[in-house]
Amino acid sequence: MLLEIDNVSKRYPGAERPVLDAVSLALDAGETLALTGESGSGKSTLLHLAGALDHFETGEIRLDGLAYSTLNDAGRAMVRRGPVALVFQQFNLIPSLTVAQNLAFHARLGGRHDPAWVSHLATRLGLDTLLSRYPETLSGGQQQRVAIGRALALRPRLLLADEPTGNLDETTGDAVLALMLDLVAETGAALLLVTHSDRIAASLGRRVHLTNGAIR
Ligand SMILES: Nc1ncnc2c1ncn2[C@@H]1O[C@H](COP(=O)(O)OP(=O)(O)OP(=O)(O)O)[C@@H](O)[C@H]1O
Repeated sequence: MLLEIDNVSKRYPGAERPVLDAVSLALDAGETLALTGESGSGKSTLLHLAGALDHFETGEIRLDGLAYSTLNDAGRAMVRRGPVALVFQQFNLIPSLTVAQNLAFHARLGGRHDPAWVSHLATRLGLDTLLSRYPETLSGGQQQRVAIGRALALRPRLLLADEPTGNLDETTGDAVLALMLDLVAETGAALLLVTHSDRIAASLGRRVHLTNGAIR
């Protein structure tokens, strides 16, 4: 099993109820899973925990057997520069860097920049003619394609995507999602994707639904 979320609970400081209540979820290498649920049900929180971006109180999360509870801040940062990559609804590109520099940014930080692979990703994502442009000059769909390329530049084992097409119109969003699913299949990565859309959820291999912080 690639990702194992085992009985994880989390409560934000000062909150009355836990935001996640004994959640268990497992994802195999190469699997694609949609995480749905009402607004506030805890989807983003669970995705952030899977990306080692935040702490949980009880339970355990393992990625390829590596237990997150044993990691310090440096260890969690290593997870995010290696086996796990994230794509957000807000594209989060670095405004002062060109498309080419944004694509290579995380791979360079991780010390594993592979120019041939990044060039292949740029071509697959239709970014070849945009490489010297800056993010503010790109459309939303173009920006999200750069963000997907940047995430995949490190060949992650697990791609985490939080409403990745939430800021795009339906046609653009569908095209971006199709590209992301193609590239995930090509790289053999697993995908955990948060969405409000039943239609998008149906295009992934499996689906789980969160209700008030629990999978019921
Ligand atoms: N940093 C935080 N501190 C305190 N409470 C938080 C924090 N982040 C989220 N919450 C609360 O936790 C609950 C779940 O939030 P979360 O963002 O995980 O839900 P979600 O299912 O992703 O919602 P949406 O679909 O609206 O994005 C909400 O009640 C939210 O207010």
